Amino acid sequence: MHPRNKYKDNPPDFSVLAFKYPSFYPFELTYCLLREDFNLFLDIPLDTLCPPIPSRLNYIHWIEDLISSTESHEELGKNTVHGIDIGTGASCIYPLLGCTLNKNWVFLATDIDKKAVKYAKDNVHRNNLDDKITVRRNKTDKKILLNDNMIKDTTIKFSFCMCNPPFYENQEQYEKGVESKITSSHSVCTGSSNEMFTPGGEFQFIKDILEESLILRTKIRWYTSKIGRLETVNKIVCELKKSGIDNYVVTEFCQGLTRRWGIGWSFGSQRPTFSGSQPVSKKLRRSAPPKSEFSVVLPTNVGEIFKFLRNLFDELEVTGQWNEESNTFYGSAQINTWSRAARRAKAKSEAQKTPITQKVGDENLFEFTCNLEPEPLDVSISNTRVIISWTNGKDRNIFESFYLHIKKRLEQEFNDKTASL
Ligand SMILES: C[S@@+](CC[C@H](N)C(=O)[O-])C[C@H]1O[C@@H](n2cnc3c(N)ncnc32)[C@H](O)[C@@H]1O
Repeated sequence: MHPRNKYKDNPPDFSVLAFKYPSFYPFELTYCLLREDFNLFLDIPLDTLCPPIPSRLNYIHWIEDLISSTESHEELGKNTVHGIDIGTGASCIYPLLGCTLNKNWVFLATDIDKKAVKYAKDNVHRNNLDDKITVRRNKTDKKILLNDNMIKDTTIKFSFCMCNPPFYENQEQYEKGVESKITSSHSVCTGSSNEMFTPGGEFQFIKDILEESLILRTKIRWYTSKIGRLETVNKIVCELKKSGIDNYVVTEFCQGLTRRWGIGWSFGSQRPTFSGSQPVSKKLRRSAPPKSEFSVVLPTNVGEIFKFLRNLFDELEVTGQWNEESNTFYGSAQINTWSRAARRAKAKSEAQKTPITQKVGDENLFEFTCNLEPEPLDVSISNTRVIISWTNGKDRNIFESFYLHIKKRLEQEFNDKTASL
């Protein structure tokens, strides 16, 4: 479970809740938790999906991490964050939780189902969130984000879209899932048919979002979806690669015995480095995004490395700032000064006393952070882990060549007992 999920080490005390709320039924657990812990009041028809709150929180917290990990320093926490919830359902649960937990979030929530839209609007109104959440009916099931151009034509830049799609193609696929434990008995879904089934199942639904994202591109910074079936994760990652998208994240949501997955992709250049951007499970190794964070451990203390890197960054004409409290350098490179060709050109220009060609335009090649952490591998020796993370940029090769150069120089300087990961 997500570390900030309030139910992680503190599962709900059902006996207390049952005493406090005498009308306590399994279906009403959701109502009680929302009321007790979020001051949210919900009313949903009995024949629709009743959202389990801990699982819904996992997805919301993951989105929070994704957004904060890819926001620039200056942006962080300052601006309104615009999100879209595709298929919000009668509960409108993601927008309600998202806006309650994050005061700067606003949502556009959509659904194709008339009844769901009516209930969702009432739930927003009941909780006085009309100024934060707009519920719109998507009148066509042929389009998801491109319906009546409500997203394409607005000037708003959305930070993310999220979606808990209908998982299954039909009843037969659902029953097969239950039998083969793809759907565990702990997570049996009791939704209405439009909540559970969609032509082509969740794979087709997410693939459709992907196709529309190829038109909308940076209009939405992160396109994300929850995934209910493990096999869909690999299939969607293949589709992303086919579309030339290399900036994506894959995660696993665990809640009790139920496992779900999350996927997100972006056309922006911000690279996420938080722990939830890479799946832990071996089963998902094939789907893991390329790494944006690299580290090397050196047998010396933080102070020595700090001094060395300060000079090295100057030498490489990398600009940035050290935060000395956290031992982190926030840097950017405008020109490649570390490749062999660049070093040869520099040596030549110095010999001939002619200026070397400078960069064209103001764009950074990439941005990165470099963090120094004491590493207590062996108490008798000071070890330091140097973690270099790619935070912004389009060209992975150029960042990786920079990291390899820094690593080589650190190893040359501090030598021998280095172990790298
Ligand atoms: C599994 S339910 C999710 C409900 C809610 N978000 C939750 O997590 O509890 C999927 C929802 O997607 C809606 N839906 C299906 N196709 C859609 C489309 N093309 N555009 C918008 N919503 C759609 C369904 O009506 C249903 O309410």
